[in-house]
Amino acid sequence: MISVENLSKNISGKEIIKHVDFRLRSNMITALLGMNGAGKTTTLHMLATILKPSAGRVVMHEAVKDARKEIGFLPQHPTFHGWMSAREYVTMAGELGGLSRGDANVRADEVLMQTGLERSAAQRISEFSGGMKQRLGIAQAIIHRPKLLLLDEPVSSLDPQGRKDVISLLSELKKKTTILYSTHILHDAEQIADDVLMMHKGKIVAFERLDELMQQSSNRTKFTVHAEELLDDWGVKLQKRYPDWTIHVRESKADIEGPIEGVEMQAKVMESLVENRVAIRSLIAGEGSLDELFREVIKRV
Ligand SMILES: Nc1ncnc2c1ncn2[C@@H]1O[C@H](COP(=O)(O)OP(=O)(O)OP(=O)(O)O)[C@@H](O)[C@H]1O
Repeated sequence: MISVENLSKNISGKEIIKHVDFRLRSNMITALLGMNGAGKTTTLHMLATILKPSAGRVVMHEAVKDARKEIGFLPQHPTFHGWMSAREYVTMAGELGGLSRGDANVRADEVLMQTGLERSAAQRISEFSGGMKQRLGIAQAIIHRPKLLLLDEPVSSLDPQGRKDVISLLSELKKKTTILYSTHILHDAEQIADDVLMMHKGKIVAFERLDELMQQSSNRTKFTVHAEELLDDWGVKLQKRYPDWTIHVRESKADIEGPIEGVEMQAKVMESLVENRVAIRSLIAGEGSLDELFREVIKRV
């Protein structure tokens, strides 16, 4: 439904987005993952037509008169008119998105219900909590029934229940909408995303179907040890002899990871740890998480 072709963005002489290519599958949810500063917001802004690409293009495959009316966008930090009520605000957003006044009024009640704000419809936005504002931001993004929904960190300021509500709302919306959303909360992405797009330093470093990506993670073995117990050159020697294995130190722990196949190899790593008097704190074989996979991909680039 939407293709992004060779998209680049330069700001103040710096290449922020570097030749990005991807395609969003219709009625699917794509999670856009990346560390702070990876380029997620800049990419979403170009898709939302807020920012002009320096090179490349975004192609909508269906003939649309005004792309902006087909797109719903939730910014990372939405701003609201605090003196307006929630209903007034979303109705205004609906009219800006091309709805008639009558349709916008009807839709306003529907989207306030969908986002769990029906009881606060008449309340001033200035009295809303952060979580309520986030829901209102989603309501304004979907009121005009967009074909493409772009959400920049829609769950980051929500409590666990709020996150759950938004996740189930997105699953409902995808029946009629193609969704691209950025997030740092990989556990949620693992629950609902169909496709995963990973960005790092302005480039796409992975773009895959989630189920295929998770298949790769089920082929891993991971030993976790206390980092201070590892001798300085142990990791260097291991990686020299077995390049498929990696060591990731995170604070006081170290994860030693490699492919699951090859029982012999697992035994050798284990033997070597025991010989060096390193206690194994945990061993996971055969199941990983998106979080681990993400770290793995970032480490490789
Ligand atoms: N207007 C700007 N002027 C200069 N640099 C910018 C501008 N906008 C973005 N950048 C830089 O571009 C890079 C990508 O920023 P972007 O906001 O797209 O990242 P992000 O992945 O959304 O990060 P976060 O997760 O922190 O929101 C960063 O290094 C940022 O400092």
